[in-house]
Amino acid sequence: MTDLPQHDIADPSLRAQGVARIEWAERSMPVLRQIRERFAKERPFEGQRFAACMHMTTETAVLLRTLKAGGAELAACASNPLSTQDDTMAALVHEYGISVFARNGVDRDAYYAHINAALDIRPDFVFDDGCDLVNTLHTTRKELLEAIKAGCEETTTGVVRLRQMAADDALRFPVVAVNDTDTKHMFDNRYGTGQSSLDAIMRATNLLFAGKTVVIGGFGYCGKGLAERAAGLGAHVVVTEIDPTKALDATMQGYRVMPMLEAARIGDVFITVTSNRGALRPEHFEVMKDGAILANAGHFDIEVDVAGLGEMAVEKRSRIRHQTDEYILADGRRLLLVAEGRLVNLGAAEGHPASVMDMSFADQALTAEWLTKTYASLEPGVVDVPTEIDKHVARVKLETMGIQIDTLTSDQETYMNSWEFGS
Ligand SMILES: NC(=O)c1ccc[n+]([C@@H]2O[C@H](COP(=O)([O-])OP(=O)(O)OC[C@H]3O[C@@H](n4cnc5c(N)ncnc54)[C@H](O)[C@@H]3O)[C@@H](O)[C@H]2O)c1
Ligand SMILES: Nc1ncnc2c1ncn2[C@@H]1O[C@H](CSCC[C@H]([NH3+])C(=O)O)[C@@H](O)[C@H]1O
Repeated sequence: MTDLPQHDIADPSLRAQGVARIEWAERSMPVLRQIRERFAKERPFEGQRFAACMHMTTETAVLLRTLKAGGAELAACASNPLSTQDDTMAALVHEYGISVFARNGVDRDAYYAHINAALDIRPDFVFDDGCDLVNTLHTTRKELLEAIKAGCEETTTGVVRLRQMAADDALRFPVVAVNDTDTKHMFDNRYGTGQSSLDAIMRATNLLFAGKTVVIGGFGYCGKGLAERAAGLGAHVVVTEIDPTKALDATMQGYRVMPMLEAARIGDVFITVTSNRGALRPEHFEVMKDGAILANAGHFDIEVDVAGLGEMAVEKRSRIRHQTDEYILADGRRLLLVAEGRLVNLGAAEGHPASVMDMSFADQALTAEWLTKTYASLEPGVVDVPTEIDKHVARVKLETMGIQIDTLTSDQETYMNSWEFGS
């Protein structure tokens, strides 16, 4: 390709490897492939500029290619410094002509420089995963706000932040909570996080889960998926919560529930998915067993208080295994932190498998199309994905899996819509 798009990537020579990986992911993304074929004909995004801040993985590459096929002019950057796949970036720029600003392992300054570089496209629409791009727009790039028509948010953390912005009357354009669709959080958060986080911990530590005590901080969608998968591997699962209903649910599903301070004494592995800060902090590190493994699959590097752990440690041995750092405490106990306390599944493995991202990103692509038609009628704030999009994605996914379901008979439909019939 002669006219390369604007970019900042690590290594163009990785292009062929990146292409092979993207093609492999595409095989498991039939819903998104169908959407791309239609977009290529209908070109719903012609003349629109998109900035996307997401995990820069093969699955995201398939989404970006879908948006480009629809006519969008695109610039993309990473939503996490550790999740970028450098070979995939080489393919995006050098094979598919997409503007990308992302390198694996950048520091905080480079991370935000990349977000700013993507924003330089002066977007009409934005895609975010965790709200860092939207936050940047509302703080240091306010001059771009007026031109922005709408946005999409991928994850729970981002939706929580956006709702806080909306409550403070700070959010200046409509943002759709893609995370809140059933076809996203019931599958991506649950089965995706459950499988890929344990996969990452195994890759990093070579741990045998059977017989270990695994402590899951937070029993939401991600926590449920993690608990099920860890139990399936033969682990004893302990859950910590702050919500009584979620704690009751975990108890009735057969898990032990207790405060983190108690769990900290017995856990072999800790995984946080609370969307909160300090789920694991010095008072917990203080009582943990020698060799305890700490990982976060929730958001950012503050759910496990990494700074607090660093202050407590007398020595840090970096990368004693794949993406694993060892912190040695004054009494000689060693605590192992995977992926620097950032999202373990994306920092120490490849994130969710493509077949689950197929649904999340089909939701993104169809929501973007819907937004181009409806943005003018939406108020600034957090907006739901239309139910038809959610149901459509579920229906097509089932079809691609060769699974059929029943439909209501007309008699059943009448019954469901009536109130006269009793027992
Ligand atoms: N790793 C990934 O690929 C991935 C995928 C999806 C979501 N996420 C992230 O995972 C996090 C959780 O997402 P979710 O959809 O499960 O959210 P959720 O809201 O369904 O669940 C979070 C749970 O944590 C509990 N909680 C909050 N503070 C707590 C504390 N201090 N101790 C114990 N429990 C606490 C809440 O009561 C809630 O039940 C979010 O940050 C989200 O962005 C990550
Ligand atoms: N393979 C993948 N490719 C792209 N996105 C992914 C992949 N696996 C998981 N995700 C998304 O990552 C999101 C969590 S990101 C959490 C917020 C923040 N960006 C952070 O890095 O801390 C989930 O909602 C998933 O949809």
